[in-house]
Amino acid sequence: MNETSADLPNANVTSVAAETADTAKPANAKKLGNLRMVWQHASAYPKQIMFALLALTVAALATLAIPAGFRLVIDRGFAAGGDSSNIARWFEYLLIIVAVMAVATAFRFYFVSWLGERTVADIRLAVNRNLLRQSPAFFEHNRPAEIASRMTSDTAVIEQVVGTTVSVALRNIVMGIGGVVYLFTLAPQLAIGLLIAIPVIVLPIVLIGRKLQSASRASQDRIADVGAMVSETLGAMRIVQAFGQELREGERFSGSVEATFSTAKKRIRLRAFMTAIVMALIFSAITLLMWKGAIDVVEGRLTGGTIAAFVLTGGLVAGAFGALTEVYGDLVRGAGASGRLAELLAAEPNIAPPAKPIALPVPPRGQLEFQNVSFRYPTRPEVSALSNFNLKVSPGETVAVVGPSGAGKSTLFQLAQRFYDPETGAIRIDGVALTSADPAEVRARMAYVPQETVLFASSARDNLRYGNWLADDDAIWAAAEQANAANFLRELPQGLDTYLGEGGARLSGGQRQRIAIARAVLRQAPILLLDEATSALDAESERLVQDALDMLMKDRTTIVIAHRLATVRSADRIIVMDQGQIVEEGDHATLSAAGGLYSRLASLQFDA
Ligand SMILES: Nc1ncnc2c1ncn2[C@@H]1O[C@H](COP(=O)(O)OP(=O)(O)OP(=O)(O)O)[C@@H](O)[C@H]1O
Repeated sequence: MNETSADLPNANVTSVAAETADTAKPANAKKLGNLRMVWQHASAYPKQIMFALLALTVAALATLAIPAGFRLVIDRGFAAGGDSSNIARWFEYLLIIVAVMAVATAFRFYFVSWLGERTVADIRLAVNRNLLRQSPAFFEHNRPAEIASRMTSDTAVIEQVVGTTVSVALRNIVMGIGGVVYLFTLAPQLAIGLLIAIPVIVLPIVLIGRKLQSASRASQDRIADVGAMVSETLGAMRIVQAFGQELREGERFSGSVEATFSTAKKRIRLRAFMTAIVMALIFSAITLLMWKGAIDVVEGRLTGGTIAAFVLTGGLVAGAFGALTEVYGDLVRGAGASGRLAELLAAEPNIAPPAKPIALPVPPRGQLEFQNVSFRYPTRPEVSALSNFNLKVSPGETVAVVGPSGAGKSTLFQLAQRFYDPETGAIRIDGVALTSADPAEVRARMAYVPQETVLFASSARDNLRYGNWLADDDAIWAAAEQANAANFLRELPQGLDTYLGEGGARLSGGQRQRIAIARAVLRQAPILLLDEATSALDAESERLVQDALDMLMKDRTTIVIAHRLATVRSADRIIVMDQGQIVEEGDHATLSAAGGLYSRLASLQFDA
């Protein structure tokens, strides 16, 4: 009955919450409307839907024809007596039905599963396309880990709905109705008896089945607790032993294991009980029917073949009704999953190009201006990240930004790249307000070198040309040369094709920074946003990085969040920020002598 739920442990676990949330609301029926999104994607494949429906109907009818075949085999084959060629004819007939059923079932399985997988693939693609348009603020409200789980477990639930539930429903409706009609043609009185018996059998099974399902979930949750505890304790083994907490950890673990066992005991008790009930009900019903049927046969009202066909069909019909009772729950679960994905699909980015973007001047000058900018992060409205901030950076100028943690330095970069819009004031690039320009064009004018280089699990080449995907190998090598990265890149086992590992794990800190610099070189942007790394490098690596940065900053407008003495010394101007405002401004010598915030910060940060 429950064809795929056993194959989808993860989907089941995550959908528990979803289901309880769904069932908490009375509007389940309305919620089924959420499946519209799934239908919109599935209906793009009418040919496959047609084939699936055709195969499904043929398979269901062929399944029903098998009892009819048995009836003929018994009544005309065996009972007609003697002639073996006569028997063969009816068995051949039965084999043909079996073949049709097998082929049609295979086709049904193929097309229905194909539809399920294709629909889910399309939904994943559409969701991902929409996610890539969203600004960072979106991901502060919707945690990436949660989105990832929606992309996997919710889509798995939908895959089950399209690939299984709908097909189970249609197949069993066809079989149920066809079967009941056939039962009445075989033996109307027995058929009425069976129709009364089916709910009596199915109802307790459904009720106990529900209890069993929630017991299984509880069991799974306990198992997850055990897993979480093991990984927590083993991951912190040094702390556990250093504080002498082995005994207590052992007790805590045994408590969790025992809780798992007693939950499992409840489940298996229920299961044992259910097995007894199910067997007793089913076999008593069959026995009673056979009893009544046997009397009918003896008294000449029915043939032996009819009884055989009746019992077989009765089994199919009962199975069909049983399967249908699960369909609704699966649909509600699917609707919940679909609703959550539909939210991701419908999200509109809050940073979008204006209807008629103003083109940035060509050739670029590289001027950047913050005018009266005030800004608070949407998730932290109580803190002013920038307040009435004014800064004009001229083409080619290098401005070093220093300030205590939380002063708003990184926020400058976030706003310059238009990941957020300021509440008041304006930011202009070459005189054009960012809100009037196309964000893609704005970002193309900037190269950003973050404090922690983000490398992708991909080749060295792909990681480098992230700065400019069209760059050829010559350009990549030239950029690597300029970023002091060429030497170590040449020594990689497969050169630019070398896989850099998950997050670039195979490179040292200094090498990663130089890759980030090479990327910025390839970008050929007039404005450089540089967040200097704070992590200490050895002297040789430090010098290579510094030389590469000096080259990069030449001829570019640069705003650098400075952590190195060399950087502040060579900057044209230093601005000192505190609480979202500029509190001091000048060059290193003047600011050091002034004895303000800068001189305090400098003596802490730089003189070491
Ligand atoms: N994504 C965010 N969501 C909410 N608040 C944020 C976010 N990023 C920064 N803030 C807050 O905005 C203020 C300015 O932060 P910002 O990161 O610009 O400071 P910073 O000077 O770069 O600090 P650091 O040197 O520690 O990186 C801080 O109060 C910070 O807590």
